Order: sequence, then C-alpha cells, then structure tokens
Amino acid sequence: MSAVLVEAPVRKSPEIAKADIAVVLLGTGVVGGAFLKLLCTPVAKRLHLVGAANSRKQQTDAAQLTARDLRERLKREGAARDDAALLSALDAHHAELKVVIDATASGELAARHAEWLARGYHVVTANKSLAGGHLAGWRALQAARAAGGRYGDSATVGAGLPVLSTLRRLCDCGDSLLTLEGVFSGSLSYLFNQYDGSRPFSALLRDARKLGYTEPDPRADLSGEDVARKLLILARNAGFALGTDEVVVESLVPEALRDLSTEAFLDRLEELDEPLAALHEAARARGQVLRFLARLNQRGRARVGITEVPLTHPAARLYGTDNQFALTTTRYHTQPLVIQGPGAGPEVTAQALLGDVLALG
Ligand SMILES: NC(=O)C1=CN([C@@H]2O[C@H](COP(=O)(O)OP(=O)(O)OC[C@H]3O[C@@H](n4cnc5c(N)ncnc54)[C@H](O)[C@@H]3O)[C@@H](O)[C@H]2O)C=CC1
Ligand SMILES: N[C@@H](CC=O)C(=O)O
Repeated sequence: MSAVLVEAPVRKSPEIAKADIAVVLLGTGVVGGAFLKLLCTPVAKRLHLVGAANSRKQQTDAAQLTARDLRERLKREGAARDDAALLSALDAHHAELKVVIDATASGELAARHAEWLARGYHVVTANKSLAGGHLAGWRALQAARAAGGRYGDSATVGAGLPVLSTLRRLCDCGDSLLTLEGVFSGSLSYLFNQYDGSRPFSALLRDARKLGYTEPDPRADLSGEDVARKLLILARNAGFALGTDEVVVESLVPEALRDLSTEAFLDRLEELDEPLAALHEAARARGQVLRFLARLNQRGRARVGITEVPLTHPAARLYGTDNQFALTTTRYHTQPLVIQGPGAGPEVTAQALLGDVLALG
C-alpha cells in the first residue's frame, strides 16, 4: 500500500488573544543567530525585537533591528554595550511581557539574571552559568522565581530536550530523583560516537566546533565543566543542594593547554590527539568504548568524566549529538525513565529559547 499524504490537522486557535512580547537578545553567535532566523517565522509574530547585542556592540534602533544581516552589522556598527539602554528599550515598548534572552556564555551576564527577574523582566536563557554555577547564585535565582519571576531554562540542559520539564513535573507529583546518569554533552557525544582512531580527535573537534556544538571555548566541554553545570542544574531542580565543588570533574584538557587564550588553545588542538588515542586504544583492547558520562548517586555524590563502557551499554549506542538522561526515581524504580535525543546545535537550542518565550503567555 502506498503512503497517503494527509493534510495536517487544523488546530483551532483559542479565542483568547495572546499577549505581545518585547524581547532583548543578548548574544548573536551560533545560538543567537539561529534565534534571529526563527524570529522571521510566522510562529514568532507576537515577538518584537527591541534590542540585540553581542559582547561589544548593541542595537536598539527599530529599522536596524529588522535588517536581515543584523548579526553581521553588529560586528561593525552599533552603540557600545550598555544593559541599561537595552532595558529602557524594553520599558518603552507597549508589550505586556518583557523578556531578556541570554544566548551568551557570559558569567557576568548570568549573574544579573536574578536582578532582572526582580525588576519584573522575564528571563529566557541558554546560558547555564547561573543555575549551574555557585550555589549562592542558584539560591538568588530561586528567590527571584519565588517572588514571581519566570525563568525559561529549557535550553540549558539537553539543548531543549524535555528533561527539566519532565523532572520538575515528577517532583511536583511527589516523586523523588534517586539517581541520574547519562551523556549530557552534545559535542562530547558527537566526538566519542565517531572517534575510532581513524581520524585524529582534533580534526573531529574542529568539525564539532564548525557545526556549532561546542562552547565558545571548547575547553568548557572538554574539561567537563559544561557537563558538570548540567548535572548541577538537574540535581538542584530535584532538591539536591550541591555546590560546584561537590562534583568530581575529570578533565580531558592536558595541563599545558589549560591556561592559554582560546585562540592559542585552538592553534594547539593536535596536542589532544596522543592522550586520546592512548585511551581509545586501551579501551578497544578490552572490547570497550569511551564515553563521557555524568552520574549522580543516591547519596548525592556526583562525578563527570571519561569512562570505558561495553558495547552493550546504552551510552555506547548513541548517534550524532545524542544526549541520554536516565532518571531513576521513587516511582521509576525498576527501570529508569530515559530521555534521549540530539543535545546540541543552533536550531534545536534556538527553538528551545523560542518555546520558553512563547510559553510566557
Ligand atoms: N551551541 C549549542 O549547541 C548550545 C549552546 N548553549 C549555550 O548557548 C550559549 C551561546 O552559545 P553559542 O551561541 O554557541 O556561543 P557563541 O560564541 O557562538 O556566541 C556567543 C555570543 O555571546 C556574545 N556575548 C558574549 N558576552 C556578551 C555580553 N556581555 N553581552 C552581549 N553579548 C555577549 C558574543 O559576542 C557572541 O555573539 C552558551 O551559554 C552555550 O552554553 C546551550 C545549548 C546548546
Ligand atoms: N557545548 C554544549 C552545547 C549545549 O549545551 C554541548 O556540547 O552539549
């Protein structure tokens, strides 16, 4: 029987008019750039971009903000960075909902999220530095949320996979997280799913960077820091008050490459090849493969690092940038609840940001 194409079901839109949303976008790199493209699609018609910034320049001029090449223009022209001017642009707009979107990896900006929430702006973020950083920051964020601020964080774990939403829903229903295990990094998944020694690790890393899977400085991925942040975000959302120093992190970055500038590090990527090849060879000789795993056990002990796993291990059967989150809870006890799918990339991450913005009202 041949496949029949059917029309998509008509979704009756509710009669209630949805609110307009004024938006400031911080970060016009890989993720921010993909978000700007989504803004031009019909689903984003309620969103009004009133400001956009990269690390050096910003724009609040309405005509400039609608330019198709806004991202390129911001590299050359615009006003100097000043958060106050961006927030004033939000204040001046008629929209009921005012949102700051953080598509940067800046710790400095993340440290302002709680203050923005307290001032009545909503925050939607791909930046994990606050929720996955020092416990004091996490606590300030929870206080701002308890006071009514809405924080869209879907993009911070699994690049928008329904992990945080599922975990929170379970906890809201009285379930408790017992253990958490899996592959929480899209770039490291991409690297180790492919690495078989035939191409140098550094060449695969360059590909991952070009495809937009790595952090702005790929050492944030290779050091396990980015994975540790995601583990902390999940653990804290499940009620474990873990500090950054309570996660044992095993870095893949050799000592000699740790203190370099990003540019200097990128020039010396080949120095990763030999140690990785040795690890790979040792694992292969034992019939195992390498995976970068995150684990939280029932006593709240957390560890992220490279591990040899047998070919039958669930993490050995991932593809592309797949993330895998295995949640054992009081109610999902015999078998874990597993959430798996692409866990990095500009389009999925930008979609997660848009989803969080639209969910505001
Ligand atoms: N690439 C991915 O697949 C995913 C990325 N994320 C997160 O998204 C964030 C952005 O990642 P990418 O777009 O890949 O990085 P990127 O390096 O391509 O872009 C970062 C942007 O932030 C800007 N920026 C830095 N400091 C700033 C400041 N103080 N004010 C305004 N702009 C500033 C930079 O100029 C640049 O435009 C990171 O926090 C990352 O962890 C989250 C999920 C997936
Ligand atoms: N660099 C990150 C991107 C998503 O958070 C990763 O590799 O997972």
